[in-house]
Amino acid sequence: MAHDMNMPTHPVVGPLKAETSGFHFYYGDHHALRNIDMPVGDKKVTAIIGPSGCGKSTLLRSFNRMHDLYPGNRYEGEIRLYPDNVNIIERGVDPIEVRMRIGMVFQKPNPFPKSIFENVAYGLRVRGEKRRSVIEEKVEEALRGAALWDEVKDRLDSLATNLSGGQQQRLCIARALAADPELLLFDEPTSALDPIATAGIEELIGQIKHRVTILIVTHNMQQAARVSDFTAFMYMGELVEFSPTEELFVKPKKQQTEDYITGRFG
Ligand SMILES: Nc1ncnc2c1ncn2[C@@H]1O[C@H](COP(=O)(O)OP(=O)(O)OP(=O)(O)O)[C@@H](O)[C@H]1O
Repeated sequence: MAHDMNMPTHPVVGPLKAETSGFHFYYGDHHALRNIDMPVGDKKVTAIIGPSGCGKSTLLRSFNRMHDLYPGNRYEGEIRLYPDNVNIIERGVDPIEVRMRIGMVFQKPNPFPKSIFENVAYGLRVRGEKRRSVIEEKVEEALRGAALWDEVKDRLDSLATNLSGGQQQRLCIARALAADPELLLFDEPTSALDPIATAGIEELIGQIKHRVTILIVTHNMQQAARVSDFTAFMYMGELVEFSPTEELFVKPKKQQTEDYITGRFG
């Protein structure tokens, strides 16, 4: 069968949504990421784990060109996004356009000091949507998608910052979903939440992965084991091991991975 060159597949993850190759990152003179080759499976959850300072957040933030905001930062190599096969860190690529395709959810929920409705409508307005009926429909869809609709449908006009931490984080996920991202980045999304709210977010990740590709940084190995299909283990700026999650936790290939997951360091 003819193979569509724009939709490459990878021997371990299958169809690819994105892929880094020969990727390096520098904070000025500090060489924070070294030669990262990492596949991101389409509509899969990929977890990035590793000890503090190994470069997890730096790698995640490279995917939406967040480092562009600071002078002296430098990318090298490729982060390809498919199916259009564009290297999103190339000079000619507009970071604003990248951020419209790739959403991000941060460690601390960061709703805007506006109403619940306006928080979710924001992404649609940025895209130029003006029709009230379309905005209303999409806001409801995104809130349902983030498992928040039933809790907030009667108070869409109240201030988002009055919601609980877990609700705020689900609102931030709804805000990201409303913009129809192809890839959603989660940077330790539950580290500011209690166990019940954490379980809610993990369940939500399981639900939305059928429509959006997810990349998640977590310092919580159990969380990586629960939510992800594939896991990348990083150490000192390098990608040490990438495997299907169960394999990485049950039968790691590298000694360093085994030492980390058994709690011998980190
Ligand atoms: N703005 C910055 N300027 C210079 N160095 C930085 C900057 N941000 C991070 N670093 C360094 O880059 C390396 C990787 O940091 P990064 O935050 O990506 O690690 P991490 O694995 O996400 O850690 P943690 O789990 O503690 O959040 C570290 O050595 C860190 O000190």
